[in-house]
Amino acid sequence: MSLLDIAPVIPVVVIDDPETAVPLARALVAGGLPVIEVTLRTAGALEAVERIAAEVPEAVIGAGTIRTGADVTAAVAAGARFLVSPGSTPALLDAMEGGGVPFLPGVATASEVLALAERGLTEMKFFPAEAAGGLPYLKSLAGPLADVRFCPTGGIRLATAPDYLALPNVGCVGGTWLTPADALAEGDYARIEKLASEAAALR
Ligand SMILES: O=C(O)C(=O)C[C@H](O)[C@H](O)COP(=O)(O)O
Repeated sequence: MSLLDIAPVIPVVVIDDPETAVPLARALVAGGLPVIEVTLRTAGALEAVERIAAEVPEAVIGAGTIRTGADVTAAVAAGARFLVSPGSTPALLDAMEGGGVPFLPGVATASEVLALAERGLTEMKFFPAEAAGGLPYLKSLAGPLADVRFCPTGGIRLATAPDYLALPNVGCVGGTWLTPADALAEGDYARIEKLASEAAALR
């Protein structure tokens, strides 16, 4: 099954303390969102991926903020089952293609979509979704590029997610709203599970 079809929302998670990774992942899975993207933006991110991969087998754990070939290697070694990048360059695409796991390369323009389609790729992250044109932009792409599907991410929240999910070229959306920093700091996993279950009910 495609990454885009497992759940309506991919939580994008910034983990500072790897100790929080496992309970956080369990809360998201319990709420109905098994596909989880841990951004490689923090020192503890790779350890967080490793722990979730080892201890929460029900989660489909992936790594985001993939920017280099070294990131690909490190993320896959840590146990990432998919990769997400904020944008795409030929070198990064080569590296992700060599990673051996599914990946969602970031795009924000029709030319970038075409460059990926030339490589046979038809599933991508649309980033930064709201800032790059949001719903009207994605609707416009659906005309000439109807065979490409997106996971829009960037500025999307619970209230705006349904309009994105209603588009024929959107498989799922990504966002950080499921894991607020204060809930993580307080260890309020019940709140995270509730946010996840609201999002899981969107489809
Ligand atoms: O680091 C990355 O490569 C990313 O994944 C960027 C995230 O997709 C956005 O930061 C989403 O954040 P929100 O707009 O708060 O939902």
